[in-house]
Amino acid sequence: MIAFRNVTHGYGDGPLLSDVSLTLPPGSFHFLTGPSGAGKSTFLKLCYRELMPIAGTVEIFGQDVSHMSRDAVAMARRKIGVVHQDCQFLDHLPLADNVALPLTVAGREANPEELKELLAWVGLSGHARARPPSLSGGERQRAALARAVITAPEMVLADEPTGNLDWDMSQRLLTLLVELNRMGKTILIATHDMNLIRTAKSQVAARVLRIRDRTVQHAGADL
Ligand SMILES: Nc1ncnc2c1ncn2[C@@H]1O[C@H](COP(=O)(O)OP(=O)(O)OP(=O)(O)O)[C@@H](O)[C@H]1O
Repeated sequence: MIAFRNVTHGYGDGPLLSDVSLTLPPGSFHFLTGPSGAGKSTFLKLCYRELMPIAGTVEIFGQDVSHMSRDAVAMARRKIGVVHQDCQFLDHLPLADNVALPLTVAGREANPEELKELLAWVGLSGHARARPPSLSGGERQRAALARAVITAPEMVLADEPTGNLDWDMSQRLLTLLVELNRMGKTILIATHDMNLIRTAKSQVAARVLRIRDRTVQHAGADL
């Protein structure tokens, strides 16, 4: 589904990630960990072609990102739902409209029943008309997850989705991501939270990628 071959990326001061080769197969569940500033967000951005490799090849759904037409990029992005670190919303719009936004911008209309079901799935049925500023951190993260999956993507990338959440809320969010994986979606979560990783490993066959020495490797059992 996503394949990195000898990928290098950096922002000017030498490479941040160097010679990264790995694959994320369809239906897999991966965590990406590493110290702050190691390049976790950068790796995620390479996965959804927000960034392009300086050297090497990134393939998304079998296509080399360096040779994709604008239409092909749009199509590939529709198959990838992203939960961003800062989960921004349009504050003047009700939550339900915010969640439906990826469909709206694609010129499609949300099916009201499906939208209702999606909000219920993330536990936000009672907040459909609420404005984003009135939501708690955990509610915002769950809304961001609902927004990321409204287009029925094949893959979900989440950047520190539990960063500011308490343990109960982190587990709740993890449960939703595990459910998505059981439905067949490929999941990649960047996180510092080792407890979250340990908890996930008891629920799902999660693998851990670690950024170390500018490259991304599979971590062993020494978490
Ligand atoms: N657009 C950019 N221009 C220049 N430098 C950047 C840019 N984006 C990221 N960086 C730098 O690249 C490094 C890696 O950033 P990145 O956000 O990928 O790390 P991270 O592992 O996700 O960090 P954190 O865990 O703190 O979120 C940091 O030093 C950051 O300042």
